[in-house]
Parts: sequence; C-alpha cells; structure tokens
Amino acid sequence: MAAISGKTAQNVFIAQCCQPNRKMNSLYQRGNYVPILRNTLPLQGRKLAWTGKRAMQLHTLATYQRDPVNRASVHCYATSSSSAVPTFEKIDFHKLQNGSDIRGVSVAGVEGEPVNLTEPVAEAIGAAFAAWLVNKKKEDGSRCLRVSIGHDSRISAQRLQDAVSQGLARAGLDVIHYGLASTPAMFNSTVSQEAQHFCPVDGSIMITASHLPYNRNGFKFFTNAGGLGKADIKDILARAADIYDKFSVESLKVSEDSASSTVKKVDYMAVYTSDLVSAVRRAAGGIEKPLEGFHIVVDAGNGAGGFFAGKVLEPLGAVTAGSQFLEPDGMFPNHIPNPEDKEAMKAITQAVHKNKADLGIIFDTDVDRSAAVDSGGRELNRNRLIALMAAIVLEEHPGTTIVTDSVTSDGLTTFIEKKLGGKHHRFKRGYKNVIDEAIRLNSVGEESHLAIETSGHGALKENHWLDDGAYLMVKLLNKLATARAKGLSRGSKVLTDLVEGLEEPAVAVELRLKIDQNHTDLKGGSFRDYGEAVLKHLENVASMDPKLQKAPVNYEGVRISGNGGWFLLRLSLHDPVLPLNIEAPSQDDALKLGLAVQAAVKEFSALDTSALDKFVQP
Ligand SMILES: O=P(O)(O)OC[C@H]1O[C@H](O)[C@H](O)[C@@H](O)[C@@H]1O
Repeated sequence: MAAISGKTAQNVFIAQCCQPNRKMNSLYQRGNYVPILRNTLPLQGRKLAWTGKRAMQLHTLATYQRDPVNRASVHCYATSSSSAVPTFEKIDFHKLQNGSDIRGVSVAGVEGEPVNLTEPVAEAIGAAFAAWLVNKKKEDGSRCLRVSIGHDSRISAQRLQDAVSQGLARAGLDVIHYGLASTPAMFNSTVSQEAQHFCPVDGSIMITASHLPYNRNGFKFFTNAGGLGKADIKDILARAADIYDKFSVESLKVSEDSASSTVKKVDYMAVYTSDLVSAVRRAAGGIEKPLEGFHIVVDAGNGAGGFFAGKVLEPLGAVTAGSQFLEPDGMFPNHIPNPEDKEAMKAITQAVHKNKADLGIIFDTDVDRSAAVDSGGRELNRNRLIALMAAIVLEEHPGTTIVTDSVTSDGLTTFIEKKLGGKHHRFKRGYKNVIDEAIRLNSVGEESHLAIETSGHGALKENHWLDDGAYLMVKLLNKLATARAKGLSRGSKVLTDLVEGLEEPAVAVELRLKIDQNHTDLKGGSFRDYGEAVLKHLENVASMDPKLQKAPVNYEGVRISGNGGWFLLRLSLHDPVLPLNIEAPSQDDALKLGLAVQAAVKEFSALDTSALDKFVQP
C-alpha cells in the first residue's frame, strides 16, 4: 500500500484545528443550531485544496449564521442550477428515503420533478448523520469523529458535498473529502487501516443516485459495520427534518467557545485502486504485470468508474485502448451507466467487437455494480454473472451457499446445485437484503461467501461484505491472470467455460405494473396494502390451477412455476409498483404465464396492467 505521498500531504487543507467534539451533544442534539467554524483560514505553509473563494465562503457562512434571513444566499453560492429554489421550502424528508439510501431531485428544470434535495436539506442531513454517528459510536467527546465524503460525476455533486460537509463540520466532526470516488471505496475507508490517509474513518458518505437521471442525487452512508439500513436512514431523516425546521425559526448566534473541526482533502482512490491491483498480483503469484497480453476495454458510462482502466488494468499490464466514456460527465451523454440496461450492454459489446478485445467491463455510475462481456460478445451480466461468480467462489469454498435476489432463474439454481455442488439461497431483491442475509447465515453456522444480485451488485465475505462492482471484476481478472500464469492463456475463454451448462430461458422479461396511489380502489389505504392484496389474490387464484405450482420456498411476492417456466410478482422495494418477472422456454409459454397473471389481477382497478396487456397481446 502506498504511503501518503508528499504531494498528498500537501494536498490537505486544514480549515480548522481539530478540537474535541464534546460540544456535539449540546449543538444539534439539543436543537440549537450553532456554527462552529470560527476561523476558516488555512494553516500557514499548507497548500489550499479548496480555492480561496471556498474558504471565504465557509467563513462567510459562519458569519452568516447570525442572520438567518441572509442564509439562502450563502447556501446557494455553489449552485448553478438550484438557486431558483426557495431555500426554506417545506420539504417532506420522509419522501427522501429510498430503501437504505437517500435520494431526491437536486437539479431544477425537469417538469413535474421539483427540487427537494437542496443545500440546506443536505446540510441538515449532514448534521443529522453526525448526531446519529456520535450516538452509534457512543462517543464521550474525547476525540473528533471522522467522516469521509466522496461523490460520483453528477452535476450537483460539488454543492451537495459542500453543504453536507457544513452540517458535519458544524457538529464538530472532521471531514475528509475524497472528490470523485466510488461507493465501495467510501465503505472501504471505514475498514482500511491507512492511518496516513486518516483511516479508518468513523463514517462515510457517498453522494450518488446510482444510474438515475442527471437531475437526481442522493446519499449512501457507511460505518465499519456496513451500509446503513432502512431504520437508520429513517432515523437520520427524522433528525434532519428537525434540524431543518430550526434553520428557519431559531435565532442563530455564533458561539465563540464552540467545538471546531477540520476539513481535509486526500486522494483515497489511489489507496483503494492499489488494493485492487495488489489483489490481482497476489492471485497471480506475485507477478507484476499478470495481465500483459490481454486487451480489456472499460465502459464507465461517464460515471465514476473511469479509474479502472488507467489505475487498475494498465498497471497490471493490460492494454485498454478503445475503452469508452471514462471521463466523468454528469449529463451522461452516451448511455445510462447501468449494467442492467440493454443500451449500455450493447455499447460495451460493440466496443469489445470493434477492438477485438479479450474482455469488456462495464460499471454503473458509482461502481457498486458491474458486468462483463467476453471476447465473443457474450454478455456476462444478470444470471450469467451470478453463475460465473458462483463458479469462482465455489472453487475456493466448495459447498458454500450463494445468496441471491428473488428474480434469479430456475436454471441458475440447477447450475449452482447440480453442476457446482453449492447451495442456492434465493432470497429477496435489494443488495442490502442479500448481503445482510449472507451475514446472518454465517452467524447461524451456514457458510456463505457470496451475496449477489441480478442487478450486478455483489459482495464477498473475503472483501468485508463490501458491495463492490470493481472487486467482482477483480475476481474475473484473477481468473485470467492465473490462467495465464499457468500457461493456459486463452483470452476470456477461461471465464466463458465456467458458465458452460447454465440453462437459459428463451424468454425473460420484467414488466412493471404501477399502482395509482390516488385511485379510489385504494380506499384511502397505502399502496403497499393494496399491493399485498393483489399478491394474496393472485396466490389464491394460482393455487386453484392444477397447471401452476407455488414455489416451495419463497421470501417475497408470489413465485409460481408452470409451462416449463415461472413468474414472480412482488412489491417494488421503493416504488408503488408490482414488478412482474416471467421466464419461459418459449414465447407461447411466457404468454400463458402472463395470461394467468392478467386474469388474476384484472379486478384491481388501481393497478395499471398496460405493460402486461401489451405483452400478452396475440
Ligand atoms: O424493487 P425494485 O423497484 O425492482 O428495485 C430493486 C433495486 O432497487 C435498488 O436499485 C437497489 O439498489 C437494488 O439492489 C435493488 O435490486
């Protein structure tokens, strides 16, 4: 691991000397919003990582706290696109929760999508996370807690970073900026022992909205125990709402004896990427350039994953010419950075063909999801990626349990259990759900080393259960490198061979049926209750059809086998939607399954079945 370089050390901006954060409890927690940045001038002899303008802005904000009326002008300084939004607009913080993430609209201009993730909201969230973290760590105030912040390529990233930092810093926590970073790198900083890079940090925040459009953004939070869960996010948003309310109604005053904090900037991606490089070298028996002779193209979709070509593959000796969309561009001008997206997969497949590459690698915006394409243009995503990862992990840990999401195929179960000798535990949708389930299984004595979703999220026990798209690709690179080291170099065939025998359906579709939340058929109830009623009814109807069999073990929704295939209708994790997955050996069989669902749900008038109706049309 590279020690902190002189350059990095210089590249640390100290906004204020760290003092104990014992004032924390008496600040936000008590409900008094008291600024704590008394003096934001950089230490002499240090190089400024932020511009003088920013330092000034921090300073201005501290002063500004005395005058709540002027506050908006300070909060809007870093924005070019949300300044039209009234700063203290009423915000429903509850609506910002998206499962175990926070997501909102941060850029104005899209019709019907008002901005609800403004800088003051982000600042309140930063302060709330600080309070949550202090409580979680049971700190007595004898040391400053440290929080790292990174972001993807979104156009609102910088101003949300500045705002959330304000919230943390004013709560007395030290803030470390990583700049453009990946979600897994942020989690990694909570477990890394790189003291010279201020690791391990106590908490970490990634500013991202994954593959969502340019106008959205959000936050993911980590501690060394992993990503925060739904209940934690609910707690943080409740605290944030409280803090935000006080922004506008309380008189704010500067407290000269308030605690202070530091804001630093380090190049943590250098640490994270050198870990990935070391992992491949180790797997290849210590060879410096184990990928020499391989041509691998990367498609980062203009998200944060461009580093993988220059900082991981090239040091390992691979040629990366023909890699595309590596430059961060938050307008995502080429395709959605999403390995589940057909256009995105088409783009990386074309790049593999055009460059006659051995392998193509594609990431989502914040690099917690990935997929690959072999030299023949075969997509290694969804069930195939799971099969491939299962094959690799089961070679290392024979018999282990592979935890997956609920929409995985029957063919995958057969492959894992009959061909690989492992156990397939098909659980629920949601990366956090599958990871938590794998951790739970281990805790009750069932060994599991891999938790992975068809979406391209995946985590390994050997990698701290870190949800890391880049690490999944490292496992594939290890396979290429070891094959080459043994003189078996055959391009990506070593990977393609591993998924040999995976049965695949001729038809695989996902149709998303929306629930109209304002429909009278809901009778004032929630869309979740309504969705549950639809599911219950479908289950009853299916149980009366001798040609349909209910899956013996199922953890979410209704999964039914029939016509040589299966369907699963379930509630979306986040939206008023019932996603319907159908897989079948022929179009005709898929239609029959679709018709069975259509007949069962037709009396639910608040359910928009148009996608299904279209699918089953003769
Ligand atoms: O339930 P859905 O709406 O299909 O969404 C499910 C997906 O939601 C998010 O994107 C999570 O990051 C994924 O892990 C999950 O698979």
